This record gives sequence, structure tokens and C-alpha cells, in this order.
Amino acid sequence: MDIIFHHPTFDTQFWLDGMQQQLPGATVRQWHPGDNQPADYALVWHPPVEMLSGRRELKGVFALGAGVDSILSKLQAHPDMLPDGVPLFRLEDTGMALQMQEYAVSQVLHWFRRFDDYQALKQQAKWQPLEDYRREDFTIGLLGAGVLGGKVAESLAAWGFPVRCWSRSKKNYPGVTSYAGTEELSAFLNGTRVLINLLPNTPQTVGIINSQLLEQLADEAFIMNLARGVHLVENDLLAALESGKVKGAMLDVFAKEPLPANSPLWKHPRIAITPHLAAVTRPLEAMEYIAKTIREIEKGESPSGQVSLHNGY
Ligand SMILES: NC(=O)C1=CN([C@@H]2O[C@H](COP(=O)(O)OP(=O)(O)OC[C@H]3O[C@@H](n4cnc5c(N)ncnc54)[C@H](O)[C@@H]3O)[C@@H](O)[C@H]2O)C=CC1
Ligand SMILES: O=C(O)C(=O)CO
Repeated sequence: MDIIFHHPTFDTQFWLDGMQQQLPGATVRQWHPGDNQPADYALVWHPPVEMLSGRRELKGVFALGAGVDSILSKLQAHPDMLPDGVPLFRLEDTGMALQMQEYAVSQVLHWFRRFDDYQALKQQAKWQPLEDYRREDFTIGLLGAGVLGGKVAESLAAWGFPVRCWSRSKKNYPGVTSYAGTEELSAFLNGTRVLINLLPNTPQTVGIINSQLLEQLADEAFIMNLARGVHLVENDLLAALESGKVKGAMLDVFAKEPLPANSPLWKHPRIAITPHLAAVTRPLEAMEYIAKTIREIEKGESPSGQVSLHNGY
């Protein structure tokens, strides 16, 4: 079995050795421009078009992340990049859910215990206890309730918050109220105080966090964008912060990355920023997962994690 690998920033040798250990019978090589030798599987992130196009022999392409929007947008521009019938897989969890849980739980508790307000009072040397927020006024809503959103929802429910989620189809997570489809979006938003976004980037979800959506949230809402920058209309968020409808935001992803130095988001006192690292690919877990999936494909099984080209995620 032959495996080709391309990632613009990962430690390639570490991955070649690691995959070799996971699949001792395989030959794993770094792909270089001009390499047209046959391959059974490709492991990629931001792949050059010529790496995959014309490779009808491939039994699977693995995206080395959870979101496949960048691969799919390239595929739109170059439809022959992924030969017909070659399945595209993505990473399901592989250590990312725990990182998302850490990120979301710590920030929700930060807002719930009003640490932002106390930090602002501290700047004025003010010793001033504030009224506690009540859990019943702190409903948390997950936009997107798949592999990552579902786990985040469960971890926040375990902290005793009212938690709800919104997805394409109904979910059954313990302690989490499920809403599904565009017809239930307004009901989901109504009363949501903390909105956490873990949707994939698709034509249906681009710009979903806009002024019309923000207006439907509970007053003094909080926004956490952990998915993709294009989901959020940044100027609408700034306007909602200005009006007081939104009290604070924590953003990990941006329409343009790295976030340009002149972006007004940097300087806003009620916006916290991290540089797209809410959850990163954990190589060992990812390699184990990919090897398991390859073994299932080789046995003729249908492993999970296959991207629906129709749904776009
Ligand atoms: N900031 C970061 O470091 C990272 C961000 N991500 C982002 O998180 C996203 C989610 O990842 P997973 O949970 O693994 O994806 P997933 O595919 O398991 O879950 C997606 C969820 O969104 C829902 N959904 C999709 N389209 C919808 C629509 N039109 N209306 C309503 N619900 C819809 C699905 O029903 C599902 O519940 C990724 O696509 C990626 O963009 C992933 C990893 C790291
Ligand atoms: O896996 C993903 O989709 C990511 O955004 C990784 O940072």
C-alpha cells in the first residue's frame, strides 16, 4: 500500500514515520511536484491541485483537520482535483473535542463569574462586588452540534447550565435541548444568552451570525466563534456590542487570517481574541484514526468520517 503526504506546516518526517508505524506494510512518502507514481491513499492539508488530480487509483483522501472548507472550495475551482468516486475523509474528534471543551468551558465560566467586569473595575481601582449571574439566566446555545459541538454541549450541561443545540437533524445529548432546521432557528435563539458557533463553513452557514440573528438572542448576550470567520459578520457584531445587545465576544477565527493589524476587533475592550487554535490536530490521535479508517476501507467496510460532497461538510 502506498500513501502520499502533504502538509504546508506539519513536521513531515514525524508523520511519515508515524504512519509507517501505524501501518507497517505501507510505504509512506512525502509528495513532491512531479510525483505521479501510484498511491492508494493521500493525507493532505491545502493540497496542490496536481497532487490529487487524475489519481483515479486513490481509495481515499484524508483531510488532516476537521473542517474541509478549504479543500472543497479548491475543488469547486478545479473540479478534476478529486477524481470521481474517490472518498474524502476528515478528522472526527481525534483529540479536538477535549480542546474545544477546555476553551468553551473556561470562557463561559469567565463570563458567568463576571471576571471581565471585575477586570474593568480593577482598572479603576474599584472594590465593588457585583450581583451574581444566575444559571437559569445563562442559557448556552450551540450552533452546530456534530462531533465537536455535541461534546462541548455535554460538558457545559455537566456544569449545570441550561444548554441547547441547533443542527440539521435532532440530537439526543444528555441534558441538552435539541432544535433542528431553519424552522427552529428562532426558537433556539430566543432566550440564548451565550452563543457558541461550531458549524461547518457551507453556503448555508456563511454570514449566519449577523444583526438579524444577534437581535433574537437574550439581552447582554455573549458570542464565541470557534468555527470559521466567515460565519460572523464582523461589523454586525461591532454594532451589537455598541448597542449593548451583545456584552462580550471571544473569537478564535476570522474572515481574514491572520487578523489584519488594523482590524477594529483587536482594540475592542469587550472582544477577546485567539489566533485560530481552539482545537488543533493532535498527530498521534490523528494517525491512529486514519490508520484505523484505512484498515476498515481495506476490509471493504464503510468507515465514518466521510465528507458529503453534496452537504459540503
Ligand atoms: N477553531 C478551530 O480551531 C477549529 C474549528 N473547527 C471547525 O468546527 C467545525 C465543526 O466541526 P465538527 O463538529 O467536527 O463537524 P460536524 O460535521 O461533526 O458537525 C457539524 C454540525 O453542524 C450542523 N450543520 C451543518 N450545516 C447546518 C445547517 N445548514 N443548519 C443547521 N445545522 C447545520 C450539523 O447538523 C452538525 O451538527 C468544522 O467544520 C471546522 O470549521 C474544527 C476544528 C478546529
Ligand atoms: O481542523 C480544523 O478544521 C481547524 O480549523 C484546525 O485548526
